[in-house]
Amino acid sequence: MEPTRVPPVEELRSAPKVLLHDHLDGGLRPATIVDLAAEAGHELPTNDADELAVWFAESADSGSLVRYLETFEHTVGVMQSADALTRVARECAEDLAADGVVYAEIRYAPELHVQGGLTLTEVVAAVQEGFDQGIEASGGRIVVRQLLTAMRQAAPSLEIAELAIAARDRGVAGFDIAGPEAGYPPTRFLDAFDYVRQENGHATCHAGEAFGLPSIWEAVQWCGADRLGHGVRIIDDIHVKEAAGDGAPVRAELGLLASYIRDKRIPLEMCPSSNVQTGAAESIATHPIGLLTDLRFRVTVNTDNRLMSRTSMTEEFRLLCEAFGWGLDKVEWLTVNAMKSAFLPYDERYRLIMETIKPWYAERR
Ligand SMILES: O=c1[nH]cnc2c1ncn2[C@H]1C[C@H](O)[C@@H](CO)O1
Ligand SMILES: [Zn+2]
Repeated sequence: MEPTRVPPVEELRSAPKVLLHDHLDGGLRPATIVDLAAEAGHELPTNDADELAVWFAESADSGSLVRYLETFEHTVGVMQSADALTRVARECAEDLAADGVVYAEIRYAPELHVQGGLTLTEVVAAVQEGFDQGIEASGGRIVVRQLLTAMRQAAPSLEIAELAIAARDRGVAGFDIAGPEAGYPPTRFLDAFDYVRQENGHATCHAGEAFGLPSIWEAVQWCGADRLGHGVRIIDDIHVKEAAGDGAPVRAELGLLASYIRDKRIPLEMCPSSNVQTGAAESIATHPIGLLTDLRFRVTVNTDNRLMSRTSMTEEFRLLCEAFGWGLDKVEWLTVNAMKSAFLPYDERYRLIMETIKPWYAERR
């Protein structure tokens, strides 16, 4: 068998990619933070954009989700006006389009952006204005939707779920919970997940990142989450019997929860670089995404926080292709997986797969 060709980075950049898990407040341009902080009178660790980029990456490289989350003080702190939110959202859409992303769901917690007097509804509108501008500036090469996140350690999760449903015609595709996972199990937010589902809405849930199987089980079996944010710890329910080798597939025994998730094709929003920073995985080369892909779970590749991880979709795929010897065929599989898992109506997902994604990869085969 010929060895797989690891795609050059420029090819990975031009490849159509789909991003389901990316935080608006985790993807600001460092220079924009410096500008916005000066306008808002927010004190930063440094006012030099290059030094600030290093500060975020090094501080987030903590081995702990809780300490990783502390760095958001300096992004959320400068996103408290409509103009700031619009600018950040516009640049987000532009940066993703330039990276070859054709569809993105961008999440953030509206409740964190009301310190300057905006209402929750005004926050959502300001972000949407920025996405609309960014999409236009990118010549319509990208489709973007919002996901509204409720913070686990705060109270108003039902209010955020109601906001997500109320704004479904104004660019919002779904609901999520984020923040520290240990001590805040998904069932604390059951009323919010129930509400979203009863309104025929969509929800994802950060689970299986800093806490293990019970969190994933609650997210899926109690809260009915359509997708899992990270979900890496599902690995705890999988026992490898024989590693893959010489063309033979991996042999593994799946527990009941892992089987359920694979059988039901529940998408895993995997974020390799972020997991290495928070200690959820030891390295890219040993990241469970390799095994889960071999076992054909519905795996997707994501950035989580481009600023804190100094990454992009191109970079995540470059790291994975190098670590696992993956070629464009795997990039296509993971991209189609993601597009199938999007919170977009079926006909729109189908069109993006058939008209934008598949033709590009077919041309290079
Ligand atoms: O990976 C994560 N796990 C849990 N919470 C996270 C992660 N990345 C970002 N957040 C938090 C910090 C942000 O302020 C919030 C909303 O985007 O979500
Ligand atoms: Zn996340």
